[in-house]
Amino acid sequence: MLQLQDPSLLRPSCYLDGAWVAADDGSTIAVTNPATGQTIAQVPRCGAAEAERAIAAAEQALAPWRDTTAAQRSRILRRWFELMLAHQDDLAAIMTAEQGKPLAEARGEIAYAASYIEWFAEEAKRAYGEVIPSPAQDRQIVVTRESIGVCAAITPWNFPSAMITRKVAPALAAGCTIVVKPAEQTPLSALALAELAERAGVPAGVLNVITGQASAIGGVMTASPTVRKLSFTGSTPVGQLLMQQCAGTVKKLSLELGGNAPFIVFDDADVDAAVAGALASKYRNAGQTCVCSNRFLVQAGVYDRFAQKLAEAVACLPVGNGMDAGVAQGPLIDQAALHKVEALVQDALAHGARIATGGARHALGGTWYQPTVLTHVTDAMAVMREEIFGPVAPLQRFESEAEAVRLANDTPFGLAAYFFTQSHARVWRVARQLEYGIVGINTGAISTEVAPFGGVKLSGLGREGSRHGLDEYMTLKYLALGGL
Ligand SMILES: NC(=O)c1ccc[n+]([C@@H]2O[C@H](COP(=O)([O-])OP(=O)(O)OC[C@H]3O[C@@H](n4cnc5c(N)ncnc54)[C@H](O)[C@@H]3O)[C@@H](O)[C@H]2O)c1
Ligand SMILES: O=C[C@H](O)CS(=O)(=O)O
Repeated sequence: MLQLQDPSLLRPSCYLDGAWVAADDGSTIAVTNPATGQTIAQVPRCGAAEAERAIAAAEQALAPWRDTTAAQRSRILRRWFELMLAHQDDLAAIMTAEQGKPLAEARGEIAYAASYIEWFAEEAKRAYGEVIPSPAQDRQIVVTRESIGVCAAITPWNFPSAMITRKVAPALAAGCTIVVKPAEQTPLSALALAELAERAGVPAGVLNVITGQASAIGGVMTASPTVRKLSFTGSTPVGQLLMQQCAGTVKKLSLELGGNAPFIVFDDADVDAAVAGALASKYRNAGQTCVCSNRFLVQAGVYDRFAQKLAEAVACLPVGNGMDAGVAQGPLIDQAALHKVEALVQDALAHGARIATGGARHALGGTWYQPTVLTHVTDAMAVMREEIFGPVAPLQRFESEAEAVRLANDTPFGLAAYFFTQSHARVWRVARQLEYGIVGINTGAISTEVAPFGGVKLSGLGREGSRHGLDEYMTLKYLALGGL
């Protein structure tokens, strides 16, 4: 059983219109611990009817919330932020139990998730408009930024808290109301956030969290004319489906989708820094993040040295139950994820790749996979074309900078890319050519609330975080004041 300092944070109910409710038919979905297979809780298996009511509640709550002052919304968001930090240990324990990531990473995600609330508590007060010099003496031109209205959010299992607050915080800061559907694998983190939002003073109906039948709930969200904005984080195929479903009501969309991040190491790189960057960008969350390095392009002059140093470091990563102290890598989310990673490694080996370390299921069994480094990889292998979403680093050798840029851009995705070099000229030359929304240069750590997070091409639309993140939940109104 999950041991919490505040057991009331474990909410096995949906949060609709300020009430904690079950599904209409009483049905539930089991939430299981990926490390043990044990059921942690049962959450409501809601469907279309409950989704309709959640949207109606958000619509009812919109005008009073939109009409609060930015300062009032800011104060409530600030309280929510403070409550998250006050309950960081419990929120992290809930996350590790339902998602599997090591407790230290979970604590880090709670702080990261809370930072979005803190950031937008401040940004709420800076939703400035404009007065534009008029072309006519009898006219004033004013532009205001206004809440877009009722929003919907659908989020993934890999960052069960940060992907929620990265949407809810700007929405509430902008004066919107929102209905959130978390991933079926990790709903408890979202429900705990709703509990704390209620304690912070977020009024009934402003934030609603509904768990259950994804396609039924998503179908209502995307078809509803009341919902003016959909923010989705998840796989590209689902993002494309939701985009199609939103066309009938022309919703504003934010899509944070899949990735295939290149990690380029040039001959003039600091190899130790590149190895540290590789560990940070590849093995976080057992490789289950959208911005994980997915394919390593290493210049011929440093290939062997980088491969050896990386393999030595990866072989030392402690693997185990995320609840245990010192564990750096937990289990994958489920058996399907394990089978996908295993198949990609076996395909690479069948086409000539070699194992520098790892390369098989872990002795712990379950859904653990050994932290892995593959060498002699070519871009003909599936592991270089598909999002691995596991702790596997495939290394491909290249000769020239032009070849590296061509290989790096040879993907329909465009979320994150990384490269290591000590040449300032090469920094600007390569950064300009990479077709990605985010480029890490001499670092593997890119996640922060102050910067615009998002991709191009099949990695999505829009940006989350930064001062740009508020615009995703606002619309511009142009006032032409004549007869002056
Ligand atoms: N770009 C980013 O910021 C980012 C962040 C995290 C994850 N991701 C991507 O998400 C993927 C892994 O996450 P996942 O497995 O949860 O993705 P997923 O697309 O399977 O699920 C994401 C969410 O969509 C819901 N969903 C699935 N089918 C749906 C439907 N037909 N209608 C409505 N909702 C539906 C799921 O219940 C879940 O809540 C990876 O591709 C990863 O790259 C991207
Ligand atoms: O999985 C992708 C998330 O966006 C992770 S993070 O924001 O880069 O931490």
